[in-house]
Amino acid sequence: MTKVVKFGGSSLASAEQFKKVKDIITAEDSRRFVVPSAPGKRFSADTKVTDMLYGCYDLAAKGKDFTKEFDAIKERYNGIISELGLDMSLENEFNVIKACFIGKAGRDYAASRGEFLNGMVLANYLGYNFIDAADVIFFDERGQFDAKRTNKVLSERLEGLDNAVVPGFYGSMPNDTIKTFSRGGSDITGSIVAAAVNADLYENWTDTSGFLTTDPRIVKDPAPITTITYKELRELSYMGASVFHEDAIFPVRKAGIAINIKNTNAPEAPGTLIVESTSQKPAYTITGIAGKKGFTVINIEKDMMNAELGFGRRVLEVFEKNGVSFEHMPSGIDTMSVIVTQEEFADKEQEILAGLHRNCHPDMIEIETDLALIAVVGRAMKANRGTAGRIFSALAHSHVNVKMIDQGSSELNVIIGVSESDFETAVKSIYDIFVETKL
Ligand SMILES: Nc1ncnc2c1ncn2[C@@H]1O[C@H](COP(=O)(O)OP(=O)(O)O)[C@@H](O)[C@H]1O
Ligand SMILES: N[C@@H](CC(=O)OP(=O)(O)O)C(=O)O
Repeated sequence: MTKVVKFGGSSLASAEQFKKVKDIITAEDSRRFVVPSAPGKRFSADTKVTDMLYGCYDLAAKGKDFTKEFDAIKERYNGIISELGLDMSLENEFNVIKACFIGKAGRDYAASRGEFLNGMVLANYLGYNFIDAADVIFFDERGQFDAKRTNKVLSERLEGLDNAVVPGFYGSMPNDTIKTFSRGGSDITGSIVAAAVNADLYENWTDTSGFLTTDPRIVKDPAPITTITYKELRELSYMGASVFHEDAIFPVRKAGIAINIKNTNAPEAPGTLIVESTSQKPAYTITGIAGKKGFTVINIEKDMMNAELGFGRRVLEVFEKNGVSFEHMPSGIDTMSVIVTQEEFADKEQEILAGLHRNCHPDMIEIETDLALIAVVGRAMKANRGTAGRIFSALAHSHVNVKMIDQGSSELNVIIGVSESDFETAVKSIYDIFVETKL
């Protein structure tokens, strides 16, 4: 039996957390391959080491002094090393990193050092082999993850080893520079390692007892989800359930490896099992609710739009040419709405509007900002009549105005757009009707 165990930043934020991690790993011989994140927050107002590194890099890139900020990072690691009583020093690594910051080795290099250093500390503490992710995780020239090369090199490298610590979040480019995945990307590394060693299970250890029905920062103590399918999880994590990176299911899914999300602070709790399919009925009509703020809707109106061949294509072409991807595109007969992230759209707003006028000659274009999207996800929704009705009556009772609705044809999810100011109320009221009231 082989398990790959990934520990998030919250699980490795302090020496106290390291001790819990060691207890978990040594409790089972199967926990042979370990993927750590950088030290995360020890308390809610704390700063993650990854963010401290970004801060240092920004100062270094402007040619400003970053000694104080860098010393604070050194202190995080030195504190953990001394409290654990380890016989090791990271002084050499700190000097190399500092020199590379001044030499401007790149923002991704800077961010990746959090996992690199934490991996060294954890390997020393566990007595495990340390493998630098730069030697085994690869990206191609376009910066896309190179699954084929990675899988070959990584599986060969790990094959003869009893154990190893492989830091999460980064790998290397063909020119040997460091590249990271997007934020939260250690989950992806864990999944890649699990696929490479053909693990029996990928355990992802965090600070909640599994994947919860909704964000615990919005609803207090939401019910945990016992079993969830890859598809449901992807919808929820893409839509903001940050506990598991939305791209991390792909490597394990291909290899048919289940994922178990577990709590480092409550290891006895069963957590959430993520599987391809299950006959297990979810506890409620819905499996989960997730959501994100920061969207913009571009409403386009044109008489007889429905009869104009290629209109939709011409609209989307404008977004594509400006490098802005669209999230959703609900449409009426003579209207079409394109929903994009505010962040991406803001930089290209004028170019896109001009492009739409030129390419599509609309009667009217209207822009609405500060929209939040909420995804209500569940494999049981298809078989239950009136799910949408219940969602909308819950929202109406809470005086939330629904601005947009989009239901995928698979009936696995309903996406609802509301004003950002209504976001938390909307999530709470949907949670209440399905989970508290069990309607
Ligand atoms: N549906 C959800 N279930 C569990 N946690 C969630 C959910 N949605 C958002 N979260 C947040 O995700 C956090 C865990 O993710 P993260 O901070 O990245 O953990 P880690 O440091 O272990 O990688 C939780 O503490 C919680 O605040
Ligand atoms: N440390 C990186 C990568 C990561 O996955 O972290 P965590 O497991 O703490 O979410 C980040 O903060 O984005």
